[in-house]
Amino acid sequence: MTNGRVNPAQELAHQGITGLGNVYYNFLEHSLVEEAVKRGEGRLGKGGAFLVSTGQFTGRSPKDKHVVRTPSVENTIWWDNNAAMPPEGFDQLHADMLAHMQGRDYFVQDLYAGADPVHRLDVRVVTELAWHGLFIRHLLRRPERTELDQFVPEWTIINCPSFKADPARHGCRSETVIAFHFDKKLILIANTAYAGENKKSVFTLLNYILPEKGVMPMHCSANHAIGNPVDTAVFFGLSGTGKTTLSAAPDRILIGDDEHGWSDRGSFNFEGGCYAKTINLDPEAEPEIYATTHHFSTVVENMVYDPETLELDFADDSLTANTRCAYPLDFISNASNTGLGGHPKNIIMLTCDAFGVLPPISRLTPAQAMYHFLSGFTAKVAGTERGVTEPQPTFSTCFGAPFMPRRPEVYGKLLQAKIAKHGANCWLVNTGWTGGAYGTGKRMPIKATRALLSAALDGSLAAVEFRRDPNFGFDVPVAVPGVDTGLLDPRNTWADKAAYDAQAKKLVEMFSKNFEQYVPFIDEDVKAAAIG
Ligand SMILES: Nc1ncnc2c1ncn2[C@@H]1O[C@H](COP(=O)(O)OP(=O)(O)O)[C@@H](O)[C@H]1O
Ligand SMILES: C=C(OP(=O)(O)O)C(=O)O
Ligand SMILES: [Mn+2]
Repeated sequence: MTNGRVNPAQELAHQGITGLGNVYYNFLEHSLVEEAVKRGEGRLGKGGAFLVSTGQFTGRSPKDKHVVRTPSVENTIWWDNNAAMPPEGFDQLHADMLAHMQGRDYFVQDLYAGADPVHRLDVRVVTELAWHGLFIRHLLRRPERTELDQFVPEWTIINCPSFKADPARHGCRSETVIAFHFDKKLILIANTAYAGENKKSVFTLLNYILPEKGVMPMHCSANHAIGNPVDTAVFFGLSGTGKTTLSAAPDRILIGDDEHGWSDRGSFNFEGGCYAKTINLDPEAEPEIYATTHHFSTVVENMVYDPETLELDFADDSLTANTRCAYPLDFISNASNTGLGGHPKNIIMLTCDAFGVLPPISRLTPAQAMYHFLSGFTAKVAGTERGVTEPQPTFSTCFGAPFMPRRPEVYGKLLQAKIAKHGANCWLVNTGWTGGAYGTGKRMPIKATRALLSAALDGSLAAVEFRRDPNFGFDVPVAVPGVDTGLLDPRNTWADKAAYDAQAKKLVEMFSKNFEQYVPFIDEDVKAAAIG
């Protein structure tokens, strides 16, 4: 049986998917919520938010992500970073999943990935869980109802949490799998209900497709000045570094919180919604995001709540520290309704330095920006990946290694050319620790980070005095109006200066060792910007 709106010529049967139970095509939010509640997938919270827990998997499973090794991608995939799957394994997985799906109900959402019509991808997401349909509908871009009559899905994702893969039979690592087949334009996801896999799969896809079109895909949030999209800023950062929090600045227009492209036409959001962390969410520091947790149809994932009063406990991390809410951009009052921005005028690279060594803000030359982009130094924060329970220093190239199917220098060269062409200002911002490393120091106050970013974006920061950092070679402001001067030089924030110097030296060595892998691929000026 078929429900909902779809072009009959595009029903699943035409993709070889038959024998299912009910199929719900392009249901609107209220119907998806109704189905999800009816099926007992979760329950309604205050304001009609949909409260759900994802079971065993509450973060991504990066080690279970596979790319099918076919001749067409043999020379373009970065195999050291992407686990291969043999084509036969994928075909078996596909057949076994379809057999498993027989007689079960599915939800189909036909959506756009990419706010720029020239570069967008038409994606069909087939989910076993009604709330996954709701999640991805919030996160991607929703076609007009009439556009659905012409919608032709180019890529298809099938997400089946109740299916367990068999490593011997399917050529994967565990029962959990996220498998990409670039020739078949098909992604199969099994044995995980963490909703983030859906959106990050689309991101991975675009990271593969767009560089060939000269478009730089970026793991970044973006915002622009009110009334002036030409004044666009992007904020690169691995999970937990502050992309979502810092892009939702009350004095700017939010373009998007996680994934954007930079083409000859400017910047554009890949998505149409946000996926914010809710752990310790402070209604005063982040009022707009807080409000979405009490809004009809927002997906509230893995938060603990009082079963009687439905009061959410923002401090409770007993299910995971990676508690989340997912909502469409129009739940945020100062969000862009086009998803489009100009050529980034300011590029912020967010790092969550668990060593407490990097300054809260530093100005980078284009060569230094390239050095830090390829290095991608930060910390993995608790919860977003399986097995990470406290901040874990890492070099995640392009500030998003788990999502990069191509070699880092492909992205590096694209970004370098665009920075040079458009003369973007580049900054490195530490949202991690100050006053000592994780364990002794504390997390950088959001207020200070916001004030420094405002000064960078409104141009006032460029006018202050800078010092050259002896360890890293970049320029650091000496004093900034509205910010505690004591914070600006991290060495001052440590009680034990010798300990700071030792930690800084260690970090410089880590950078230098990590960077060796990029030396054969980079220009002389980036080599000159290398530290250590
Ligand atoms: N100085 C800071 N800047 C940004 N975020 C901070 C800061 N200090 C603490 N945080 C917290 O860190 C988390 C950043 O998460 P988020 O913005 O969702 O990151 P991302 O979108 O990059 O994954 C939020 O929970 C935020 O409240
Ligand atoms: C959704 C995720 O990304 P981010 O934390 O960057 O929002 C994730 O890493 O699973
Ligand atoms: Mn985010």
